[in-house]
Amino acid sequence: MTPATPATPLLEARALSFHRQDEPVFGPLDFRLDAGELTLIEGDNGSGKTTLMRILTGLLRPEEGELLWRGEPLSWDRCSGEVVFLGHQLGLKSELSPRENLRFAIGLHGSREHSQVDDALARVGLAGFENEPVRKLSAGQKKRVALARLLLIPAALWLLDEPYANLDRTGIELVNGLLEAHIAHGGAALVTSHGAVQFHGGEPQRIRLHD
Ligand SMILES: Nc1ncnc2c1ncn2[C@@H]1O[C@H](COP(=O)(O)OP(=O)(O)OP(=O)(O)O)[C@@H](O)[C@H]1O
Repeated sequence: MTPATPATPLLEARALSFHRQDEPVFGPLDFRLDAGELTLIEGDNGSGKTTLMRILTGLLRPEEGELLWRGEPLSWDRCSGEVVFLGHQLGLKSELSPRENLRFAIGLHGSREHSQVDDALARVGLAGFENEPVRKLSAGQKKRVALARLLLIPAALWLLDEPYANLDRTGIELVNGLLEAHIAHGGAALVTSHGAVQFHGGEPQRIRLHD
């Protein structure tokens, strides 16, 4: 795999656009994301944030434009081991516990060196809930289980669709802390939000989608 250089962004979109029934959802969009950068995709309900995420994760095909991963056409095969996606569907098995769900995720995607499931659960505020079936957790607690995956799975790029949804104030700070640490260690993140995000780790790049 070609290593990213300062001249080669991790992810690049060129004139990317998407339509539904001939109506434009968004675009044309141009952006680039380098290692150590955060980009916020902002826009009202229905402006196309999730659609863009679905394109980036290979669930939808863009109709026009180009997406490049490390300078070459993006394909999920090429980048799947380097990307973690957190969407509206959290991808948790409700009959399993947080500990079991995270072990399952590690089995699929591998784990970072020195990362421990129970440490990750404690970090997201779920110490004491390790063995509870996920179906018994609140919406915010489920979201925290999904966020713990970010601490465990190695990835250069985090794609986070509305990571703040269902979280209380400490949960929002938790997401910002995870993002700040990821960026500080040379990771990159693309984050959607329909609200104003206060990020304390430096001014992020912002892409505004319009209705
Ligand atoms: N499965 C679908 N079939 C048809 N149209 C859809 C589908 N999913 C989304 N849309 C339409 O595409 C547009 C963009 O939706 P999208 O979910 O990407 O917006 P969003 O910015 O993520 O919204 P929100 O902030 O409410 O999550 C909307 O007009 C929506 O009605």
